Amino acid sequence: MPLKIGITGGIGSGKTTVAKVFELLNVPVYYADAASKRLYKTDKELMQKMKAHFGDDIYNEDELNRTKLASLVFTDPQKLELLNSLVHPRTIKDALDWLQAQTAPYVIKEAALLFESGSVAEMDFVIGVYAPQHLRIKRAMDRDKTTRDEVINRMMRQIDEGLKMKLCDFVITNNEQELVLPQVLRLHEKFLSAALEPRAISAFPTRS
Ligand SMILES: CC(C)(COP(=O)(O)OP(=O)(O)OC[C@H]1O[C@@H](n2cnc3c(N)ncnc32)[C@H](O)[C@@H]1O)[C@@H](O)C(=O)NCCC(=O)NCCS
Ligand SMILES: Nc1ncnc2c1ncn2[C@@H]1O[C@H](COP(=O)(O)OP(=O)(O)OP(=O)(O)O)[C@@H](O)[C@H]1O
Repeated sequence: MPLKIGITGGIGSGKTTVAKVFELLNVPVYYADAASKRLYKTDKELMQKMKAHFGDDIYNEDELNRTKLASLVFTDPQKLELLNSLVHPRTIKDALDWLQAQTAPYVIKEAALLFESGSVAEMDFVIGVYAPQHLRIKRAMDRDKTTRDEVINRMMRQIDEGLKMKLCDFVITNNEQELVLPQVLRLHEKFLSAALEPRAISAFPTRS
C-alpha cells in the first residue's frame, strides 16, 4: 500500500491548485469533490436516499440540482449534517477502493473536509494549504461567481482555518507571495524518501 497523504484547507485556499502540481510530478490524486459529483450520478442507492430526504426534484433526470441543494443545506445545519451523513461515508469508501488500486510510492487525497468527515483516519500524513481569509473569499467569489456572504456561510461550516492548520503535519502557504512550487518539491522529496525508506519518517514533525 502506498503512503497516503491528505491535502486539506478551507474554501478557496488552493487545495486543488496545489494537488494539480503534485499530479504534474506523476503523483496520483483523488479529488473528493469530483468523486462526490460522480457518485451523486452513478450510485443508485445514494441517489435514492437523496431523493427520499430532499425530494425527487433535487434531481433533473440524473443531474443533481446543486444550486437548489446548496440553498437547502447551507441555510440549515441539520440538513447539512444529513447530507454529509449520506455523502461522506460513500466518498470515504470510494477513496479507499481507489487507494487499494494504487501502486505509486505515495498518493494524495484532496478533500476540503478531511478532518470534519473523519477521513483523516485513513491518512499517514496531512498537508494543509493555507491562504489568508480575504484571499480565500475573493478567490471563491471569483471562481464560483457567488457572493461574499455565501462564501462566508460555507466557511462557517468548516473547522476554523487556524485550528485546521495546527492539525496538519505540513503546511503549504498559498498567499500569492511565497512560491508554491519549491514548497511542493520539498514535500515531494520527503514523501518519496519516506515511502522508499520508512525510517526517514522519524524526521517528520508529529501531528499536534
Ligand atoms: C451542496 C453541494 C451540492 C453544492 O455544490 P456546489 O457546486 O455549489 O459546491 P462545490 O461542491 O463545488 O463545493 C465548493 C466548496 O464548498 C465547500 N463545501 C462543499 N460541501 C461542503 C460541506 N458539506 N460543508 C462545508 N463546506 C462545504 C468546500 O470548500 C467546497 O470545496 C456540494 O457542495 C455537496 O455535495 N456537498 C457535500 C459533499 C461535500 O462535503 N463536498 C466537499 C468535500 S468532499
Ligand atoms: N496562488 C494563486 N494565485 C492566484 N489564484 C489562485 C492561487 N491559488 C488558487 N487560485 C485560484 O483560486 C481559486 C480557488 O482555488 P482552488 O479551487 O484550488 O481552491 P480549493 O481550496 O480547492 O477550493 P474549494 O474548497 O472551494 O474547492 C481557483 O480559481 C484558483 O485558480
